[in-house]
Amino acid sequence: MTTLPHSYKDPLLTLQDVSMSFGSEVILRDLNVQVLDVIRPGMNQGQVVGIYGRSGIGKSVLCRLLAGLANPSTGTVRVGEAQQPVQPGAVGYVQQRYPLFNHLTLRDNLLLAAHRKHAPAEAQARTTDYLARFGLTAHARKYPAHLSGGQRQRAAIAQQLLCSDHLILLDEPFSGLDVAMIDEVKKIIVEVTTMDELNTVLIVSHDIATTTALADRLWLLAPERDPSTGQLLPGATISPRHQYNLAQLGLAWHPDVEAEPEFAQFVEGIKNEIRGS
Ligand SMILES: Nc1ncnc2c1ncn2[C@@H]1O[C@H](COP(=O)(O)OP(=O)(O)OP(=O)(O)O)[C@@H](O)[C@H]1O
Repeated sequence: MTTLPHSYKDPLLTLQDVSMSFGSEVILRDLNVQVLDVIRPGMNQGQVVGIYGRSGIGKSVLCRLLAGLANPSTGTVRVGEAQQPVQPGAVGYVQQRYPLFNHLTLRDNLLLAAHRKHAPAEAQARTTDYLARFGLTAHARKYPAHLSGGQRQRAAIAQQLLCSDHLILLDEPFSGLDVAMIDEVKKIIVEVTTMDELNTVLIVSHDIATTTALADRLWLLAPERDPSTGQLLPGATISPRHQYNLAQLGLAWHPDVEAEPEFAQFVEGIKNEIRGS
């Protein structure tokens, strides 16, 4: 498929020598990965990173490090244009059950998030703006229990964008959704990444095809062997061969990429890597 014109600017997320152990158990080892601000001529293009790995490999542990909710045993996670060490709240973390406060209306849920980062008048204005951008204005007075799954997902993403700095981490955003809802969530992700070129969405998912179709970059978390002894090293890492640049491979930003044979072939290759890891 065609590689669409693009270039890269400053780093927006950097993991440098990140390792994580619990007691003597190494979970993550020597993670060195980076997301750069991608530039597409004439477009506001944010970044989408798919993060894969088999069950129990350490994806949730990695999410907590990326969100600043835990400190790595070694190394640093730096975020934003200023590349500051991540603090809790800098990365919006949308966990699987779209946590919204049930006793607050949708508008008040968003307002609460906006107040964490903005002065009251600004928080009000941003909340109104985000309700409109996310197609939620008509539902602003409803309580979360009265929203559909898709509306709650939209609300949770809007909420996290209102109080974080452009980085959003979605943990299994497609699990348990029907096909129509999956399309809806895909649409939201595309909207978020074209709202602002600094917006970066990290998607942790077992749904390889759906996530790959949205992403311009993939990271596969897997164990590695010591090159000299062939022995399996403790913990999982994201080796250079498991850092895929879909933009360079010509697989990024094509709306109908899932229908292409090259895409199906690529996804099968990723699945085989996961099976063999
Ligand atoms: N606080 C902790 N203390 C000790 N071990 C932990 C802790 N948190 C996670 N682990 C261990 O880290 C490993 C990775 O767990 P994690 O939940 O990150 O896997 P995962 O890749 O998200 O799995 P899944 O896809 O099944 O959700 C597991 O062996 C788990 O037991």
